[in-house]
Amino acid sequence: MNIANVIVDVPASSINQTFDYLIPDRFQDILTNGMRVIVPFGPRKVMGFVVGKTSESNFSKLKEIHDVLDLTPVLTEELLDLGKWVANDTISFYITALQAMLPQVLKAQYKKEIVRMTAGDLSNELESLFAGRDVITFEEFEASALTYYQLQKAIQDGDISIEYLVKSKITKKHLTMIKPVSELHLLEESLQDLSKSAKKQEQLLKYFLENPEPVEKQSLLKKLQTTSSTLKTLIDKSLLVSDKVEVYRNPYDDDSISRTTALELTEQQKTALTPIKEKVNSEEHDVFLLHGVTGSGKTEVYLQAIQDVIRKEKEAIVLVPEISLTPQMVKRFKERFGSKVAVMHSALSAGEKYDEWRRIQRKEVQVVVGARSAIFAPFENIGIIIIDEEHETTYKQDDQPRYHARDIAIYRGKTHKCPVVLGSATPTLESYARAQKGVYQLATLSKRTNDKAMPKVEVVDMREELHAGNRTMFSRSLKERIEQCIEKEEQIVLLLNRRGYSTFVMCRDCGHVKECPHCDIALTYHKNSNQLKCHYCSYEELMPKVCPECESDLIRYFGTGTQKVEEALTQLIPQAEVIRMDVDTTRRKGSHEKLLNQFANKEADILLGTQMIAKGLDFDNVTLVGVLTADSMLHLPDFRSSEKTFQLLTQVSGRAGRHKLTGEVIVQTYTPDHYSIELASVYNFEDFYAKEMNMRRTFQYPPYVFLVLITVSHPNKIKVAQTTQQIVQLLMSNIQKDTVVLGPTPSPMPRMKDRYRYQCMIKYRNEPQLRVYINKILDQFADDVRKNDLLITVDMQPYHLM
Ligand SMILES: Nc1ncnc2c1ncn2[C@@H]1O[C@H](COP(=O)(O)OP(=O)(O)OP(=O)(O)O)[C@@H](O)[C@H]1O
Ligand SMILES: [Zn+2]
Ligand SMILES: [Zn+2]
Repeated sequence: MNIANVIVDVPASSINQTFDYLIPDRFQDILTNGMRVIVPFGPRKVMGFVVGKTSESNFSKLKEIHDVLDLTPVLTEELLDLGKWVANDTISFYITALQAMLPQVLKAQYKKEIVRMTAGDLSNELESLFAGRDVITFEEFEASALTYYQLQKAIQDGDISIEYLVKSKITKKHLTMIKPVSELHLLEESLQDLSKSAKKQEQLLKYFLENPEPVEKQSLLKKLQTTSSTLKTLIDKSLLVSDKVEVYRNPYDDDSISRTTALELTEQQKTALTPIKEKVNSEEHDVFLLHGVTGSGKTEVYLQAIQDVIRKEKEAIVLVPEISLTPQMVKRFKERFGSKVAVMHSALSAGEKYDEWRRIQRKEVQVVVGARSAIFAPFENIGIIIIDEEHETTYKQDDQPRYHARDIAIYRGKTHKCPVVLGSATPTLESYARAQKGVYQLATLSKRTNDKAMPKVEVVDMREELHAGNRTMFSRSLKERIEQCIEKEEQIVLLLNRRGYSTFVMCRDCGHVKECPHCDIALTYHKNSNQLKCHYCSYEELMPKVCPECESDLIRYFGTGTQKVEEALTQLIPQAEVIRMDVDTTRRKGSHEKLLNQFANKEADILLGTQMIAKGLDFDNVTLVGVLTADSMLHLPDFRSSEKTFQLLTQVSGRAGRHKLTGEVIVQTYTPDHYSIELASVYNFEDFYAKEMNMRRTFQYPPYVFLVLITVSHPNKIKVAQTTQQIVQLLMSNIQKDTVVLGPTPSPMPRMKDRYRYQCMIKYRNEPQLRVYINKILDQFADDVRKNDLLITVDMQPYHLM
């Protein structure tokens, strides 16, 4: 087995082909599947992953592996297999799928150093290589006569350690710990031996007689006001021991977190938890959809299911959407499971992410709470996978590999024979339909744990406000309620429901929105051409001068920023203290958490923000939730716009009255009778589901069909249009009768960074060979892609239809 199959980091090369390399003798003993290697590729040296070993190759004159980057594999066999599946399922490069599973640090530029961990105990060869130093470069080792095997052994014995320096930033931290020799009476005896002049040494030894625990060197020196050389004398006399230990940057201060224990469950929680626990204990795979209204105690169900998993010495993955949910969720998991919890999300620094990942890899934790990519946590004995707020679109990755974390969860759940729990107050239609069919097990929590009714929702018709002469963006009712709240020192959450790039056109008099006659999708306004276009089927018409329904000339396109709202708000209600939370105010690391803490500490009356404030937050003093423009999401050029509106309204309403105080919600809208607004205001998920499923059936959208979005981009508009047309034709000649190809049509974002963008969409029910056709088509354009700057992206089951 002296040949390695390597997947190289050259995504442009033929899709999932491995390359064969000779394994030099010095790597024979250590090279394992899942390790990263450096290999020659053409004139360059590139990184790659070893995915197999063989003794024969179809190629002669193989090149040798140049270097091995890991001493233990960074990817398990399971993850290597999973990567293959992801690549195939999402039509991505295998290498890209593998890299998606690793923290950034392991993909970046690196430099290695060897660090000495103990004072004695090195082999003679190593001793002479270090020559009295603490750190040597990896190149020095390679130039020496030492073998990799010797190196690895020394690492395993804890004598040395390898540090990866990333762009000259150290990713690991070592602390020197000082501890007494094990027999303390020896210390006592040696106190008498010390010469009178050795006062400082005596002080040190006395300290350890009282505090025998290891202590970090610098803090010890500081505490005792003594010097390194005094310490060294005692170490040289073998009375004290100095050890280097690797410490992790801990983004959360575990010591300051108070611990909680399991709560007495409500009857509904018990009923939901029991079958999940059964699967955990019988080690069987199943998927549960936990449909629980906001504040119904879903998190407590997760926590207690995980308790069982930990008891069985297995591991748990908990996914939470980026990032707003993270601080409060993480806190609840840390409070329950303490240092057994690792956290992975985008607000951590690269070094912190790497540290958390290492804790998982070394099995030092049993629970990971993280965003989408945490689904690839290198656990090997998973007992449960939980996806909280399963309806969130952040679980779908927008770049290659365009995977959905739910699909990965279910795939890994099958491999590990463990249950997968999808939780939400507003499940996706896809998941709920599967639960209806019995593919998933449905568990329902219909009541809040405090037994309080859901907050009452008042829907305000903004057309009437306009007719009554109120031209501001705050209805009279909302203004009044905000003022009352501030008076009572209660708090308010205000949601400006604004999303995205496109604008829809609406009549401010009658609320009429122009939709595509063929697609049931709001038309998008294009300023340059003064046209309205459908981004599904390319229907277009001129922007009307008056409303086609009521002939009012107040027909306008929509879109307002949070900053503008904040200004208007403080003008209208000058006494209001406002915290604004949007992409601008939360860009800096930790700012998100800081703003939420300020609000929790009642430093402001109003939390004003975009979508990011709608979910998961749990503040006891919030009694009023206001939604400024419930419509803006309703008219996105997206077949999910009604679903998203329903979800958002339900989620944000759930922020009010979660504890002792009773809550209230005011929803402002120009279309008060739209079913998603009407049904969200009475918390009627079942009717919404039925109604929306009907629409989906009529217009043939998921879950009735599957979608594929193919987007083509290039600086030349004609080339883009032609290529997309060719793709459509190629698809048409291959597909089944009931499969539909829509387009070519300009993308909702028709031009981006000087590139024109066209798209086509496939709607299919059963198309077993579809991936094969698509790959063939991609192959046909491969030359054009490589040489002529053409870009073709394929998104299977797309979420963002841009
Ligand atoms: N069995 C219980 N007894 C008492 N309190 C509980 C119980 N279960 C949960 N709670 C409390 O009820 C509140 C709401 O629970 P939790 O946040 O878990 O609900 P949720 O369903 O996850 O809500 P959301 O979907 O709105 O985030 C929390 O403060 C939680 O501590
Ligand atoms: Zn009108
Ligand atoms: Zn259309």
